[in-house]
Amino acid sequence: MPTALVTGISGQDGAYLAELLLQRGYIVHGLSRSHRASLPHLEGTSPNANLKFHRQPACQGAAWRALLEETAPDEIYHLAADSFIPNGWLDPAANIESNYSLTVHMLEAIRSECPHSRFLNACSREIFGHAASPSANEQTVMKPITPYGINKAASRWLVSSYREEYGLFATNAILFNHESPLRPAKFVTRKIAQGVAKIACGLSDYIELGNLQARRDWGFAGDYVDAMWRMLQANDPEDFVIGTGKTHSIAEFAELAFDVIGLDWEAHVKTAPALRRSCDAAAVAADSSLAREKLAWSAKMQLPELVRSMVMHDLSTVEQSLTAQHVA
Ligand SMILES: C[C@H]1O[C@H](OP(=O)(O)OP(=O)(O)OC[C@H]2O[C@@H](n3cnc4c(=O)[nH]c(N)nc43)[C@H](O)[C@@H]2O)[C@@H](O)[C@@H](O)C1=O
Repeated sequence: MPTALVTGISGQDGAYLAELLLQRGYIVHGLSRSHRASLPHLEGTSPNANLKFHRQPACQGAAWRALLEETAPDEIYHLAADSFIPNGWLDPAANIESNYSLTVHMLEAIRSECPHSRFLNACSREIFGHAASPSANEQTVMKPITPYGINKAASRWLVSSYREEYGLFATNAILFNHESPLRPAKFVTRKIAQGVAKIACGLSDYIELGNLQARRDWGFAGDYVDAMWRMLQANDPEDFVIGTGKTHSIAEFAELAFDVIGLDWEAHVKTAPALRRSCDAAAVAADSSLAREKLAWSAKMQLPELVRSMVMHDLSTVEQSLTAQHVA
């Protein structure tokens, strides 16, 4: 059975990736900073003997080497990150640790313990920052504008330099925004979905947002972890841009979400200057031609379906909690 090691297992992407790998017959070693990691959408199903949780080491080479020696992974998916972009400004030094230094420690440990393992680094569209062109591919010049983007850009170069220097099978998935009902509510898509559900159930009247004109290329997280898996099955290690190729504004997302419950979004959305970012990445769509050509990958779920699935999930959660309160 192939063995995979996944950092950040308890995040959105970790949950979808673990599910995909278990379905494909892998033994999965999932790493998380918390003692008791769990996969929210697998809760309630019978425990899977092929899924093993470990405490994720901090930036310590010896701990990473011991973990790799113990688990002997064929494939390593490095998803762990502090992925909420404003956090990078609150504590830039901690952001270097979680979004860059951890990658250095992992690469060094791989080099010494398992140089034949295949490694994927979850990189981000934030490396393009103020990119001059409306779409970005693997050749687009990086112009990061946030501590998070700068750390992701540095880790991208680090991974590709280890590939060149040491011949590692080391790759970067340059991921555009990807969402799902498992997305934490601090991100705008889930914030809107949860807000819509509360409004539909009479628990709230409006949602407060920042810049409604900001545009993002949003896809479904489940499709993106499939791209990651395909990257590590390829003949050669390469970087790939992963996205849908279309951008939409926050206002358009909100409109789609309110359409699900048949309300006018403009009557229920307020803007708050404090939620606007002074450094907000430009509207850039993914050009995933290389992934289409070499991995036979393209995003399957379209935005209206994604928005609907998120709103319906949150509606059912809010309704269930109201019913539980009523019964109690
Ligand atoms: C690819 C990239 O994707 C994600 O980063 P993000 O794009 O910053 O995601 P977000 O959902 O926080 O913001 C999206 C846009 O929405 C605008 N916006 C308006 N009003 C609110 C608002 O109220 N909250 C938030 N969070 N954003 C708002 C905000 O200004 C921005 O323009 C991470 O996974 C990151 O790790 C990553 O790699």
